[in-house]
Amino acid sequence: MNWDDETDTGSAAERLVAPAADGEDQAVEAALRPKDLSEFVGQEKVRQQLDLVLKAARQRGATADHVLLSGAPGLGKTTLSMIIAAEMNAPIRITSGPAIQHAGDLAAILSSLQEGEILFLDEIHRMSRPAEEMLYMAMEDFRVDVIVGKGPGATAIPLELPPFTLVGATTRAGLLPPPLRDRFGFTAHMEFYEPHELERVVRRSAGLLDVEIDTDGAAEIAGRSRGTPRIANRLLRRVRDYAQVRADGRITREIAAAALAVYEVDARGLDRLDRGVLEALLKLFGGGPVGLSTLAVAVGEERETVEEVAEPFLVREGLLARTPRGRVATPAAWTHLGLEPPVPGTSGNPAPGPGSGQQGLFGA
Ligand SMILES: Nc1ncnc2c1ncn2[C@@H]1O[C@H](COP(=O)(O)OP(=O)(O)OP(=O)(O)O)[C@@H](O)[C@H]1O
Ligand SMILES: [Mg+2]
Repeated sequence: MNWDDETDTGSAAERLVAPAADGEDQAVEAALRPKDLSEFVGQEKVRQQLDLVLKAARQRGATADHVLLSGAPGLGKTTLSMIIAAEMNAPIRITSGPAIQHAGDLAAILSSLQEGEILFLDEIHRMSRPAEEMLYMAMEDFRVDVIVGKGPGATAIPLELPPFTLVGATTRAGLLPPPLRDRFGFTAHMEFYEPHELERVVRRSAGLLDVEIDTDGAAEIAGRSRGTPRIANRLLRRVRDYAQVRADGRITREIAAAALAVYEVDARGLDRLDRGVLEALLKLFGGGPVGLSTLAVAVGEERETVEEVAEPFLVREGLLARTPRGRVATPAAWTHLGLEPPVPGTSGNPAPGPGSGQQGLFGA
């Protein structure tokens, strides 16, 4: 699934429910990051598996196997990489795929690693090809060939590396070439979080931010956080503002709901854009099917914004389906917007009717 693009589209960049980190997130996230595995909320499977991998390595006095962390933005990949370093009591070096454009960049980093160091390579799917190939050998044999000179006179000088642990992170595991994927000893697939898990994230963060919050208040924020801890923490900060300015600073369910109403994040985590798309689909097109282009024009957004920013979450929530005939609302969409679904065979959900020959209707 293409999670990256959910963040790349112009007008949607400043959404409160965007999964990618904004400037404020980056400033506060370090303070909210769990420091060890026991503080890391949820992801039970991944936590158990990782715990075993790391404990076993520690018992053997060896460096841990290479770890690949895959999952949507804001689910805790960077956080886990730091936890791995902390659990291994090892230093961590942080870089990213886009920062390594030449194999030489990678060689410089690799050759300066200490024994046992954790190399965190974020957005590993965006590394250049030559660097990737150098990485294969480094991961497998702890060796790189440094090419000296150019053309026919060029020679490869082998360079031994100290054993290290590569922790790669990607939002797009499917884009990794199989030889690279195969060189990781352990792959952690991060899932979206359950509401009760996000509730714990919110309560924990509130504690760190010194904000008073009750269980219902935390649940209210959790339910609107789209399965993503980063969004939960961001909504918490906006609710805190509201509680401070409009109330006595304490967060209850009522305060959380009122605050997020101001920011137009509804009970299920849909924002103005998401609701706009759903509303157009239901009210103008009787629930569909309608083509993407037509829907985008009706909402007044770019096609890409509807397709890449709004739809992935609506599909994930089971509110909208992409079919070969166009976009279709599910019964849950009608319920969510408080509308009556049309009874099949009556008006409101016409079988191909007037205008069905338009290209947009089939341009799914
Ligand atoms: N399991 C968790 N428990 C508590 N807090 C978490 C958890 N996972 C993530 N967070 C919080 O969510 C925020 C975002 O997490 P993180 O930066 O690790 O996400 P990411 O997967 O690296 O995102 P990206 O793909 O954008 O780099 C962090 O500030 C962290 O505090
Ligand atoms: Mg990250």
